Amino acid sequence: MPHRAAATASSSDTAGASLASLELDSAAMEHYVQVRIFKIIVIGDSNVGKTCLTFRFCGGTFPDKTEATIGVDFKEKTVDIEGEKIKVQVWDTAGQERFRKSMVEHYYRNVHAVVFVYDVTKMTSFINLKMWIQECNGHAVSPLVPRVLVGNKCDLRGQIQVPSSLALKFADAHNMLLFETSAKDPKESQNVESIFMSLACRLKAQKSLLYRDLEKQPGKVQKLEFPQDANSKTSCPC
Ligand SMILES: Nc1nc2c(ncn2[C@@H]2O[C@H](COP(=O)(O)OP(=O)(O)OP(=O)(O)O)[C@@H](O)[C@H]2O)c(=O)[nH]1
Ligand SMILES: [Mg+2]
Repeated sequence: MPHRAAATASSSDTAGASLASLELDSAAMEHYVQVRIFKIIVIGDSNVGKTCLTFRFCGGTFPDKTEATIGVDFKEKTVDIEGEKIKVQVWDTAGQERFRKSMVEHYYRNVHAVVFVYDVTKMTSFINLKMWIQECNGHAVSPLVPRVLVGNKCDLRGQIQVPSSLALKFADAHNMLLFETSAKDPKESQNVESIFMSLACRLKAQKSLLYRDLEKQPGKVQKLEFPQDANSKTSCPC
């Protein structure tokens, strides 16, 4: 602890100076201990609840009022996975074409995971998922980048248009996990948490494997990028 070292540095000037430098070094090390950042993008039609889901995960609440996202909103949450602190950086994207077109390249650059969202009370938002997946594939996002499907607004029970069976079939066909949930219903908050945590767990596991692969080929460390070049498929350890 740097503060404790500084408090005992009174016996001589030299000792004081070296302890002060130790304190500085420790502080610098503490500052530079790397926290891994996982970039997760949230994609889907306008009004499906991307901003509300992001809010629920990062802030723990449902926003009273939202406006259409322009470009992108960033939110971060630091999570603990098996003792490692990981920063989950959520990119809440705009669903409206006019608010997103200049940003699309940025959304997909170095993305680690993708959350596709539809509104369970709006069939068109489910049908449009094909288009969102095409856009994602069109930006050279590796098939190894984990993707999940989220049906939001499940609290609106009487208005459901997209049956779970249909969504499940679609999710299976695209190799995605399906979460049906509600950003609004506080009882669902654990489920919203699971969406992002399941991705973070998978990413952590993937990266651990990558490190192991790299140890076997030390010369290639600099050239590989995560996760586009990862060559091992893994499952969530949680
Ligand atoms: N009933 C209900 N309403 C929700 C839920 N999630 C979001 N909404 C409402 O749906 C509307 C749109 O939510 P947003 O989160 O702003 O939608 P968005 O997908 O971010 O829209 P864009 O930013 O335009 O792409 C708002 O009126 C929210 O209050 C939910 O789980 N249940
Ligand atoms: Mg939004």
